[in-house]
Amino acid sequence: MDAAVAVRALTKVYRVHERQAGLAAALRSVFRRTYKEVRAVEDLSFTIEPGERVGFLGPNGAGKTTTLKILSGLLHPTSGDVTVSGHVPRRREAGFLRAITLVMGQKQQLLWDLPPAETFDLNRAIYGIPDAAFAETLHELESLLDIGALKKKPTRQLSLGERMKCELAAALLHRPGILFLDEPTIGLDVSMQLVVREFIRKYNEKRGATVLLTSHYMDDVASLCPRVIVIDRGKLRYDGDLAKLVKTIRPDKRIVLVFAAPPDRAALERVGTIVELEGTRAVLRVPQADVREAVSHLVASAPTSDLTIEDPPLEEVMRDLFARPAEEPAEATR
Ligand SMILES: Nc1ncnc2c1ncn2[C@@H]1O[C@H](COP(=O)(O)OP(=O)(O)OP(=O)(O)O)[C@@H](O)[C@H]1O
Repeated sequence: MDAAVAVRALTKVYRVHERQAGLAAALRSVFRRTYKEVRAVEDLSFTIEPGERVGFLGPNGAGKTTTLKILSGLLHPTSGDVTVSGHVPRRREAGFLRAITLVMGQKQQLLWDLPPAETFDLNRAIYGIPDAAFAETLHELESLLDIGALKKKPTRQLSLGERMKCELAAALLHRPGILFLDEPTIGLDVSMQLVVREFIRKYNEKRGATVLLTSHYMDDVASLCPRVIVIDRGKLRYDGDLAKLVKTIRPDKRIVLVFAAPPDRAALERVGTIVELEGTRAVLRVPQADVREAVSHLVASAPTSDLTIEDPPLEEVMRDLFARPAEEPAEATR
């Protein structure tokens, strides 16, 4: 079977007109423009198999959106080979367009002054979706996303979360097998983030769809993506198991405790590094190998009403990874 996404030695260079300050420079630039090159993606290679859910991570300006736009056929690569479901995206063939969808949290496809239902109808016409299939998919998306009542209101009257749910429905009516999701939960409150996240998981499980997702909310990635591809300044930093990355970069765990009475700070410091201590609640950082011993020590030393062991927050893992020199790979790069 074809890989869902295959990227080989992808490079994208933007050519940007350099503006200089001052009137004289502005006049000069009318006659002789100067350009500079921005290497947004450089020699990037990865493969994604059908049905995978992959997180695409990197700091601002790393090249994530550029890569997703190339995968969707909106931008042409400067060099390298890209295939998506066996198609070359830049050709924008009908079979390719039916196979994919691109959802950008910062952009919208819904028509602003009309209800989402009108955009749904428009998409039915664009993709030539037969009536019965359209009715069935719409019914399914409406119940999964709970948008039955919303779709008749003008889009401009919808809240951000409501609009995002309708954006997703519009993007999935043609039942694409490959989803490129660029910040699909941006700006949503926590409960709406959860709704969208769960929806993506269900769609993936039900349809066996492939998902490549960028998000600044690390909880989205941690809960949805067993695998992550991490890029920095256009180059691959890590490709592999998320759990392995966390373990390599931050080989410690957090023990979250609620004591029956406020604990003694010095006693806690003897067990691990205090990350947080407020009233009866404490969070300690402990090397992975010492967790068992630390827990038995803590439980024996004072009565506790709750105890959980967590991985360090993914935000911290990423911060630590990017603080390393770029030449130092975090292994597991496939
Ligand atoms: N149309 C463009 N013309 C020139 N430079 C661009 C263009 N689009 C993006 N860039 C530059 O390319 C680099 C990568 O941008 P890109 O939007 O792909 O990053 P990103 O990883 O999606 O960032 P973010 O997390 O901030 O959305 C940045 O340096 C950006 O300034």
